[in-house]
Amino acid sequence: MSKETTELPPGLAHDAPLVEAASGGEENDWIAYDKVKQYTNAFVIQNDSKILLGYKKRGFGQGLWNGFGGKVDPGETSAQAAVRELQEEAGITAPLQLRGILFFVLEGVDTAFHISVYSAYEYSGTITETDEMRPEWFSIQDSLLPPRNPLTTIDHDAQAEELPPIPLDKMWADDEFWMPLMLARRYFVGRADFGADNKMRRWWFGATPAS
Ligand SMILES: Nc1nc2c([nH]c(=O)n2[C@H]2C[C@H](O)[C@@H](COP(=O)(O)OP(=O)(O)OP(=O)(O)O)O2)c(=O)[nH]1
Repeated sequence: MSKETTELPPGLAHDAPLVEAASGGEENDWIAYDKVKQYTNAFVIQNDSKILLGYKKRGFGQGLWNGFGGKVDPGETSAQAAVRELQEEAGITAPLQLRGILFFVLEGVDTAFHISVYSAYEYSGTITETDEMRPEWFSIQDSLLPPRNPLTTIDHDAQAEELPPIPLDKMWADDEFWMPLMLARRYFVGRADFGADNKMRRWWFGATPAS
């Protein structure tokens, strides 16, 4: 029986019980923070078989693969920021929907990151490399997808199978915990605290029950 909880780590809120999906790290307290900055992160997924990621060429998270996103500007909603950042960083427009919230605290940094995660299953425009991101498609490995009903016919995307799998070892360490929840289209929330060595110190991820 999965564990349902309404008690979430500080910084997270949700109005219904969530099922714990992953938790771990040291038992000590969550790291304290003073301020919270709003960010977005957006993913384009096709046929449940491939996902568009961008290689971060500069700045925070340089050298890692990620969705497309950045800071929410003053006067902007996070949904508007997500659409703008996807356009600025990948050159495309997509009907993004909110899929989850991530909260990160870094040891020695007094501003916490609140990230609204969006995804879309279609897009328009031409995927374009920018100064900040190099976009590429990756195939979604079965291990990240919910178990399939063997009686359902799968619309295999032969082209996606030729792509490299999602490079979790070259992404933020927390991504492996919530990526399967996003791919299963479950609403998720999660928090991860990172030490000064950039390793995850404590984490908790939860989601709406699997349907
Ligand atoms: N997947 C993932 N993304 C993360 C983590 N931590 C973290 O900040 N991000 C995302 C949120 C943002 O999409 C991105 C950081 O934004 P950015 O580096 O582009 O922001 P920026 O300050 O340059 O802002 P901007 O100029 O693009 O507006 O990284 C994490 O642990 N996992």
